Amino acid sequence: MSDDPLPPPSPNPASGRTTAPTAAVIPAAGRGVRLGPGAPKALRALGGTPMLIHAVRAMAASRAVSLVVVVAPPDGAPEVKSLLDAHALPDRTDFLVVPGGESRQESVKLGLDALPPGYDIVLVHDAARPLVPVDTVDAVIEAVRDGAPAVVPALPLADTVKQVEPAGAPGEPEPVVATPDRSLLRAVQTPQGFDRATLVRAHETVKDDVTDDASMVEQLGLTVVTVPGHEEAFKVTRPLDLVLAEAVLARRRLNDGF
Ligand SMILES: Nc1ccn([C@@H]2O[C@H](COP(=O)(O)OP(=O)(O)OP(=O)(O)O)[C@@H](O)[C@H]2O)c(=O)n1
Ligand SMILES: C[C@](O)(CO)[C@H](O)COP(=O)(O)O
Repeated sequence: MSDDPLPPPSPNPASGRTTAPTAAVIPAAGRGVRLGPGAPKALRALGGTPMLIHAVRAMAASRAVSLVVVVAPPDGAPEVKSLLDAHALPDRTDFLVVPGGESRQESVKLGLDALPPGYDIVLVHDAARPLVPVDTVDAVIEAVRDGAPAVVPALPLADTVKQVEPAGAPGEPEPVVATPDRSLLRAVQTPQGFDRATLVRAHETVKDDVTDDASMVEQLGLTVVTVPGHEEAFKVTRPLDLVLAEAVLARRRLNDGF
């Protein structure tokens, strides 16, 4: 990885590139408090390789993605640069590393600010979703290319959901106030895909703390559309998720014969 500024992308349809160069921003600056004590979550091992490297490879697996911007833990950019240098990544993809912020939203904004001109489609992908299949990534990009300003991969819910009155104190029972119609609800994943100008405007306009980028676009009054998500795009949040991720990876390695 060089520290030289990147030139704008040169679209080359003959090489499989699209006419709308696409970049992926990977927020990886979280601590991973819910996963428990240890290194920042994105740097923890999954199948012997940092989770972040899996997420970077998942983005770079799409032939449409020509730049990946990794948003590192605030004081971890040198370590992340070394990790990218130490792991095999596709030559056709460029990489940038920038330090992140206090919240996911701030980290994504810092990644967006670092994007060179010329990338018209931007994916935002959690480092904490290391196993998203390339078909899901490509489906998101395709929907943005087809004209949607914002696209999210989404899955139906397996559980019934209750709206509650928050407990007054930890451990107190929470009265249920409603049971939303589950058939109208979706659990959304990443990568979320955007027309770049829309995402930049959303981050400049919306100041509320939100948990995903698409909801900022919703606040602009624009329509966000879904594409089918994938069970293996789950987020590694709690310790059991890491057990599942190891199992999915082991099954993939068995199926791939290595
Ligand atoms: N200040 C932050 C907080 C989160 N993230 C990133 O946003 C993604 C989704 O966040 P989450 O799974 O909640 O990660 P953490 O914030 O690390 O988890 P926790 O809330 O358990 O601490 C992760 O890839 C995480 O690294 C980030 O870049 N900057
Ligand atoms: C962006 C996201 O992964 C979509 O499901 C999710 O909102 C991130 O939430 P977190 O609380 O920051 O993990």
